Amino acid sequence: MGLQLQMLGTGSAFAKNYYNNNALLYDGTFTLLIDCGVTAPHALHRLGMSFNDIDAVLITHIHADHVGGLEELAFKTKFTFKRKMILYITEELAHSLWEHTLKGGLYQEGEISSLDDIFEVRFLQPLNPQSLTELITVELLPTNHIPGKASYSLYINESIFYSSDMTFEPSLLLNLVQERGCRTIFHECQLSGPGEVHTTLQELLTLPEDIQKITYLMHYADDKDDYLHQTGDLTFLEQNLIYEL
Ligand SMILES: Nc1ccn([C@@H]2O[C@@H]3COP(=O)(O)O[C@H]3[C@H]2O)c(=O)n1
Ligand SMILES: [Zn+2]
Ligand SMILES: [Zn+2]
Repeated sequence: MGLQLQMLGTGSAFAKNYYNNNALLYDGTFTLLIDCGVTAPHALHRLGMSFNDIDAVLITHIHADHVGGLEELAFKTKFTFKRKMILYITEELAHSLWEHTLKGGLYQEGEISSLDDIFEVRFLQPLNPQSLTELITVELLPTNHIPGKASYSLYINESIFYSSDMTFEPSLLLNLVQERGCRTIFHECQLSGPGEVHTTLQELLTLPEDIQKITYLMHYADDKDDYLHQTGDLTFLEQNLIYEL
């Protein structure tokens, strides 16, 4: 069996009809959660799952729709399930995640004073493909999102690009497809308005037809259905469906 992808949600940060853009990547025996936003606990619950069904979590960047569910994950894994989940993250993000995001809620004298008290932390180095399991290799690609804020897209198994939140970077996409064998792209997409910190649908529609045909749109707003016939050769990714990769 190959890998499977199931989105817990495909919504933008402020979408209300879709859960946060978080994914489950299955390799048959191992389940990786890619980002864990505010809505992740509820989205998992709706699928009949809990954090105990997940082996590891990987964080692309620090915004609430990508890390806001980690406090619940931490408390549940530590005090209910009494286990440590693997956390894949860069050193830079790990520092910020603890100091600026989680410490306020999780700190407990004698119990929790660092990420290591919650997680089995495994650092990922950008631009260095690393095997997470026998079947999953991930390379973190630094991509631009917010000025001064680290954000990493994923290149999975030298064939699948999974964008973090990012501004449009056509040269990266062309390079991955033409030089590195990329055959599927999962890309965040802002449907209307100027991109600024995201990639717009209008920008993605400038990609060559062959790249559009392998590109799936995610991280979209509640008015997605208004755009069903305006996406050229691009396809909307749907939350909950299981995609064979
Ligand atoms: N300069 C910024 C910064 C943030 N934002 C909005 O805040 C959201 C945070 O999560 P996100 O998914 O990165 O999307 C961001 C923008 O909607 C924005 O619109 N402009
Ligand atoms: Zn986001
Ligand atoms: Zn973001």
